Amino acid sequence: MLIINNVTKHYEKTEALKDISMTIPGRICYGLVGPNGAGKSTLIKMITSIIRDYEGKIEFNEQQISDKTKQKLGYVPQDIVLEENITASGNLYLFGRIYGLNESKLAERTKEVLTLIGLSERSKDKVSTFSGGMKRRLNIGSALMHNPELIIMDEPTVGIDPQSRQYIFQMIEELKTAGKTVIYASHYMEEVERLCDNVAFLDRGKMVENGVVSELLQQYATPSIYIKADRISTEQLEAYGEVSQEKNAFFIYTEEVLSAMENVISYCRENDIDIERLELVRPRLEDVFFRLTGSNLRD
Ligand SMILES: Nc1ncnc2c1ncn2[C@@H]1O[C@H](COP(=O)(O)OP(=O)(O)OP(=O)(O)O)[C@@H](O)[C@H]1O
Repeated sequence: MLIINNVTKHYEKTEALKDISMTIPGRICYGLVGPNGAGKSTLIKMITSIIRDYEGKIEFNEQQISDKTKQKLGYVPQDIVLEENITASGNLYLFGRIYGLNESKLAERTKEVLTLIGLSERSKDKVSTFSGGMKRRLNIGSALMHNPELIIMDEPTVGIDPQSRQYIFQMIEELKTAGKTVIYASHYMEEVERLCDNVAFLDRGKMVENGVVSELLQQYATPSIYIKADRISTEQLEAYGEVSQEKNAFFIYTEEVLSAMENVISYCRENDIDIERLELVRPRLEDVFFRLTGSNLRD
């Protein structure tokens, strides 16, 4: 378990994080979400002891974060850090040595990690011949060589192909099944919704909200009905919920989506209105963030 307690960090005059507290239980994927400059990377660098001067306390498994706890953490930085002119295996060996693995352990872990990241068949190829997605996977693999308990990934899917993205998702599922904890910082709300059990929303250095994803969805996001029809207006739909218009379609927000849907269908039938499209819209994490901050993540 990772406990972050009243953490504050200044870069000279910039307050990058203000009084952040959160508890990250073991064996889950924990999302760290926020717009540019929210403080995600700063927090990750504090957890990984890259940044050491801050106020507050961070503990991993009841031990203050230090060089000793560092061995139990794997950090995948936002920027890819690999040696381009050596092979995939060579890179894994290199990182394994940095973590102090002996020769037999190096060979064993390299084989396991190559399988996990789906690069066994390219193990003898130089990294310079790899696609961006393959480099990302190898970058993650190099943080796993010492078999850490907690893996921290900072925006691991930026600029990669869909196949590599799927591999990374699958890898995270496998890490969780193996009892590991993953902290996943991302701008991509749909990824966090799919992968993470819990999430913390950061905005301008402050904790906006944190909790279990499904509970936050229930608490903050209202389900809605999407309707596209001929000759229909906001005024006609307002009897069924809060209405917002998007081009020539409407969203009706209501807790009673099913009965509202029935009523809308009856109304349209009675008034000879042709419905082109009508569907239930599941609440999204994006909506929760909007509700809490009044802005979209990608503004
Ligand atoms: N080394 C630094 N010196 C001065 N200010 C910094 C430094 N690193 C970050 N900051 C500032 O601290 C704040 C938080 O930055 P941080 O990189 O942690 O945010 P982030 O959420 O990771 O953003 P991004 O998604 O863009 O990486 C920002 O205002 C940023 O400009």
